[in-house]
Amino acid sequence: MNDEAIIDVRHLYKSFGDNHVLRDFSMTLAPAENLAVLGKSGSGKSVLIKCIVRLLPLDQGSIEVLHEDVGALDLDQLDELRARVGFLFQSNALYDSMTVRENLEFSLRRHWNAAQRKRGADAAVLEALTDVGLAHTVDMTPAELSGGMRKRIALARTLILRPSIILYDEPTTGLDPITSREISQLIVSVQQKYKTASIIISHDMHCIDITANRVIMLIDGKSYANDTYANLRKSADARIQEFFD
Ligand SMILES: Nc1ncnc2c1ncn2[C@@H]1O[C@H](COP(=O)(O)OP(=O)(O)OP(=O)(O)O)[C@@H](O)[C@H]1O
Repeated sequence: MNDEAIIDVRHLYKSFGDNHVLRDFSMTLAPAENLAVLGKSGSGKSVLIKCIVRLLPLDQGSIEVLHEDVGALDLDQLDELRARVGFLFQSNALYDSMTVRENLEFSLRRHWNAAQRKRGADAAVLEALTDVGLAHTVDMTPAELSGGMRKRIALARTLILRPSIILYDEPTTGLDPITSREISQLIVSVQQKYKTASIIISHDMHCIDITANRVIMLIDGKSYANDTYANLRKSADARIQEFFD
């Protein structure tokens, strides 16, 4: 195992019946690194991040997250680990019937006890909203906000738990180019302020260019290429160039 890595995926296999999605996939994530995983639709990007937080069981191989063997944890240990790994869903998964404040407090309710919440919830909500530039929306509901704002609120709800790792599932899908760029820049600010490590799964090349320190190309269930965006862009390999065309 790689001692430095805070995520270490080794020889991962995952199939659904005859659909062999991940076939000997390996990758590592270093502390404070933004890693993009790029792949075509259906290549297995979401399956990979679900295996990382054990929302899906793996068939073969091993995954260590924050130096814990994910497959060996009991449910309480898994819950503790998941509190340290923020997950930004493509759908945002916000509750429209609750205000922005309540959405963020809901996140705290699962992981902070009553005394901690009494002492620190208001300040934590405000700081997380300030980080995403939306402190003024605290008493609004997500339904009143634009797509880009909802994405920021979802990120604030992840940030409030101060995760060591954030998994971003297609963070710019469905957003216009200007809003996509703002979200990409926000991902970089979060990395810089909190020194979080992130996996960003995407096929938005602009987002990857802005956010990623390194890119893994997931092709045929494997890590086909692993390099910086700039180097991949210069590659003569036709399967890599396809993504830039
Ligand atoms: N729970 C599941 N049961 C059966 N098949 C699944 C399940 N989850 C994913 N798959 C299959 O695994 C393959 C990879 O899906 P995945 O969602 O990881 O793709 P993706 O790379 O994230 O695609 P997209 O960019 O479109 O989101 C697809 O063929 C999908 O149908």
